[in-house]
Amino acid sequence: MVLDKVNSPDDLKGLTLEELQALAEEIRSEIIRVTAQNGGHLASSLGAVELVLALHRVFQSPKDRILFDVGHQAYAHKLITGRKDRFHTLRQEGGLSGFTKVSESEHDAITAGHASTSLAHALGMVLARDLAKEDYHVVAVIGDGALTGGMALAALNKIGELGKRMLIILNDNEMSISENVGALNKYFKELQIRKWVQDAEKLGRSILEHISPKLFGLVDRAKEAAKLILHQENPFYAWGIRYIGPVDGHDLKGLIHILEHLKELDGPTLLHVVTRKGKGYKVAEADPIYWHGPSGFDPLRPEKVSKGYTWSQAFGDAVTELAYLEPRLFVLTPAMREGSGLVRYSVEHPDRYLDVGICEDVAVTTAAGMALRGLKPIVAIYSTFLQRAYDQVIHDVAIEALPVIFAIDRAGVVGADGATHHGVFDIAYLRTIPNLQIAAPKDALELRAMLKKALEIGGPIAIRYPRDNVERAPEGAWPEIPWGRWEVLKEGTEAYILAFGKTLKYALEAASDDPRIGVVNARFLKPLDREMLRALARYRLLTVEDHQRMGGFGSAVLEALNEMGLKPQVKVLGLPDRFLEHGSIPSLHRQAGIDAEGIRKALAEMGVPPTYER
Ligand SMILES: CC(=O)c1sc(CCOP(=O)(O)OP(=O)(O)O)c(C)[n+]1Cc1cnc(C)nc1N
Ligand SMILES: [Mg+2]
Repeated sequence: MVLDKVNSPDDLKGLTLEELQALAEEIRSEIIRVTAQNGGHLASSLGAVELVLALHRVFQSPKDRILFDVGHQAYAHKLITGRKDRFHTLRQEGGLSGFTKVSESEHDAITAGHASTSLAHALGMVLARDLAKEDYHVVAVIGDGALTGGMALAALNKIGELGKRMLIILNDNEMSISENVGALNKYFKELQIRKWVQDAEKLGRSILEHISPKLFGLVDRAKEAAKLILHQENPFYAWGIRYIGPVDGHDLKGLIHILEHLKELDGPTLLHVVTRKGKGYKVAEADPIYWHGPSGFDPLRPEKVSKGYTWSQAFGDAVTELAYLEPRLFVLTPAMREGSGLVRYSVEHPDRYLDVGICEDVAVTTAAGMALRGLKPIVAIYSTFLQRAYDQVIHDVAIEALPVIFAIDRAGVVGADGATHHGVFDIAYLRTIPNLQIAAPKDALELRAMLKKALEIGGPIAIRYPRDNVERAPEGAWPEIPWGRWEVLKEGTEAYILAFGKTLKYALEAASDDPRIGVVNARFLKPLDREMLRALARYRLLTVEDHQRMGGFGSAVLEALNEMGLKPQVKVLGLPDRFLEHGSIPSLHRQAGIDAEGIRKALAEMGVPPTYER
């Protein structure tokens, strides 16, 4: 196997083109094999294999810095940068991260996971390089989806103005997770179609065979002039960035050729590379949406597996039905249609659905604009990605207490995607915002009740629910919910566990049939149910949450008790003050001590040991 000979990117330099092509196929097989076992970002990584090999052939990592935006398409990069022997541990506890990670390898230029960060990172690196008068290349690989993010577009603006030497590779497969959106995306399609651009490209490249880099600049300038004359308003030119492309992102020879020349050029250059998401694996090419992130499959007979009915689907079903009852309802997603359970909704209510692209800030403020003009927008968004729109929640929604609902999915630990994706800060970052209410339903029925009530009462409301399966609620069921009131699920004589969302299951398991332990569904996190809290203050209280301990629900309970002048014994269980890595959700919960075992242990420490220890 050629891969046996590759232990670092330097080993690519000595390979023939045929060996590189064989290596690409070996890498594809390895990516399929391991993703089939562990799950992961299959289609994105398959589509980037030739690009990764060409980059590492032409540039000298780690001296040259190669950045991967989102970092989910970098499995080939991991395999050829000394991690092939650990690749089978991908996304597993203690194993390789599913994204690039600075602490994992000197070849990983950035720690990624959230989109659109690579260009600002690259800008910072070239400024540092030039200030230190060092000499190395900075190359940022960014997908067409990630380029819809405001951070990326704003960084382009600055990059073009400063004119520092860097190479941007636009990896255009016309896909985000769903089909990509936006005017730039339409324009890229046009560019790809405009045959004459490719013919000109072929002509340009055939000349490249013989000319020196200097002349390449001439050809490049001639092309630029031609485009300007033909009024080819290429936005990158407006941004002051040299645009080259589109070129075939699976043509190893062509890629190596053009990268060899581009690395000689000064100033910022963007190479537009066209790739096929899922390349080399028929099912993934045919359906890059499902095979963007499969959770595991039989590599020989790849079939879609159902993950069971999820909270995301429960949300999608509820809003799809609600939209028939409330004509002002409008749902927005920042490029997460499938992940947020909105496929059905987008089909049944296309005129009241909007995918803004990977720009959570735009999603929130667009919703604010809608609310100001009489609509009732719901922003469907992962907890971790809502972090990108914190100011927009405060500045554009909460100050005027606009009727925007935040349906916060993946609230809590999410598992194999790890630290960049756990949704474990939202209670802390939201509960300090005046006018904003926060709720957490215990099941799909309560989710429906909360959504319907939230639409009726208006005002900014966040409803958070975990990455998990949930029992389906009956269609058309809209139970009443006493807004702001907690629910006693089990009476106790000595202690009460205050829990919500996922930890409610653990609390009920820990309390089991012990008459001393009560359990409360603390489903309203802001405002808290102070009346019930006051009534429970004569018991020992244990709060438990799938969220950072600091600043979360437990902190809110302590603050409320303090304000009410009540001093019961209180213990707060939550996630520790460190980033939880990737791993299985139950294992991460066990490590954090918020599962049933951890609750029993905490109760014992509070003087209420399990009965068998009496
Ligand atoms: C992994 C993950 O969370 C991905 S991968 C992805 C699509 C990226 O499309 P791109 O065209 O850049 O790459 P491609 O897959 O090669 O086509 C999204 C939206 N997400 C979720 C997401 C949402 N929002 C933000 C800020 N970051 C991320 N990572
Ligand atoms: Mg893409």
